Formats: sequence, structure tokens, C-alpha cells
Amino acid sequence: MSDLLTVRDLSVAYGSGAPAVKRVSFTVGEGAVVALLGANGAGKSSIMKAIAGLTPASGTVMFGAEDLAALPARTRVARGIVYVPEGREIVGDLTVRENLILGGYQKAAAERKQRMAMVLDLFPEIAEKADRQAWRLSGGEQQMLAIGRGLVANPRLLLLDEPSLGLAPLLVRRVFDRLAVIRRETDLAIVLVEQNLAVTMRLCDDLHFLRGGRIVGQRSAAELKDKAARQEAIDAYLGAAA
Ligand SMILES: Nc1ncnc2c1ncn2[C@@H]1O[C@H](COP(=O)(O)OP(=O)(O)OP(=O)(O)O)[C@@H](O)[C@H]1O
Repeated sequence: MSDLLTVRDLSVAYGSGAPAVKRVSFTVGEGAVVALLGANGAGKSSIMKAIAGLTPASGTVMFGAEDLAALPARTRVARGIVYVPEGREIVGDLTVRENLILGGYQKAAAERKQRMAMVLDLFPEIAEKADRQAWRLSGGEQQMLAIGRGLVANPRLLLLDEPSLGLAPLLVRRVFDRLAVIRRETDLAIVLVEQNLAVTMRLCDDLHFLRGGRIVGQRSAAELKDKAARQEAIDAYLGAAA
């Protein structure tokens, strides 16, 4: 599997304080799912925003053979790097369908229509409510809409920021079941930010543990199938966060 994303020595600083992200390096293969796990404030969202071009950063981010340094966020979207932010940020006053149209704003009408049909097929829960205002959806459905809106842009790399945030366990399971379908049926690569080790393990190939802006450990999902190894990772890296 060749590398789709290569992050090398990535640092993010806000103002003059200590950097929020300190020389983080990792790779994501074509079609791979890589998770960044860590407690609140560990720097997970800052890494995602830096890859998406939404916050200034130092270090190198390569997408295939291309250095992204000079590319603004909208060009990164056109290349296939799509960020689904924490908190979903769907437009509540617009309908489900209108939110999906926003996701495909850079696409020609025919491709956008085809991608929207694919998304509605993938998420029957929101297809039934396509003409309903987004604020009327449940939390889980809103998360599906946020992911669906990202998929309309036809990404090669989806940056998914805490899809389980604020959802009841049943809805978390539904959202992750959908992600598992995407994983099975497409060659989309995903960087997934999570605090929840249990749901993350079902979807990912590799997990990186973050603390204080640094990657402090790395495990494959296969390694964490072993209960003792999982407990060790929780104790060493996540503490109460898991
Ligand atoms: N726009 C900003 N301006 C100043 N400081 C920021 C900004 N965004 C994040 N930070 C700080 O950077 C650090 C890392 O934040 P970040 O949101 O990347 O962490 P996180 O791991 O995603 O946390 P959470 O799980 O709570 O979302 C925190 O100390 C945070 O307060």
C-alpha cells in the first residue's frame, strides 16, 4: 500500500504560547484508516485543521507526491482532502438536501447529483428526511449528514473529527456501522480523531496516541485485539479518557 498522506514534523502554535502540536509525524496509506486518540486539548483537531489548510503550521504535509504547503484550503478540497469538523457544523436552517449541495460546491452539477444520490443511498436514515430542515434531525442523523456532506465532495482522504462527540451509545454505533460500510465499499482513506478507543478499534488499521501535542505511542488495531494489550494502551496513553 503506497502512502497517500505523509505528515512530517508538523507543529502548530497559536500566538506566542507553547505549541499545541509538536513535531508530529505519521503516514496514511491509500484506503487506510488511521486514528488519532487523546484527551481534550491533546492537539488532535489542530492536526486535522493543519492538514486541511485551516490553520497555519510548520513541517511538511505531502498528499501523494505533492507538498501541500502552498495550497489554500479550497485547493486541498479540490485535491480530495475533506474535513468533517467536530460539532458537525451543518446549517440547521437549510434542508438535508441543501446541506449536501453545499458539500459539492466545487463539483459540476452532474457529478454533484450523482454523489448526492450515492450519499442518500448510503444513509437511508437521512434520505427519508431529505427535505427536512437539518436542525430537526437527531444528533446521530446530523452526524451522518455532516459525513455525507463531506462525501459529496468525492474525497480521497476524509478527516473526521470526533464523530462520536455528544452522541448516545446507540447512535455512535449506527454512525460507526455506516463508516464500516464506507470502509468496505470504497477506497477512501480516513484520519479519524476520537477519544473513544472501543469504537475506534473496530474501524482503524493504526492508532496513534497523543498527549500534550506529541504522539506518545502507536499500535495497530490487530495488536489491540488482545485484552491485556488494550488495557496497557489505555493505562499508558489514555487514562480516564478511554
Ligand atoms: N484557535 C485557537 N487559539 C488558541 N488556542 C487554541 C486554538 N485552538 C486550539 N487551541 C489550543 O490548542 C490546544 C490543542 O487544542 P485542540 O483543539 O487541537 O485539541 P484536541 O485534542 O482536538 O481537543 P478536544 O478533544 O477537546 O477537541 C489546546 O490547548 C487548545 O486550547
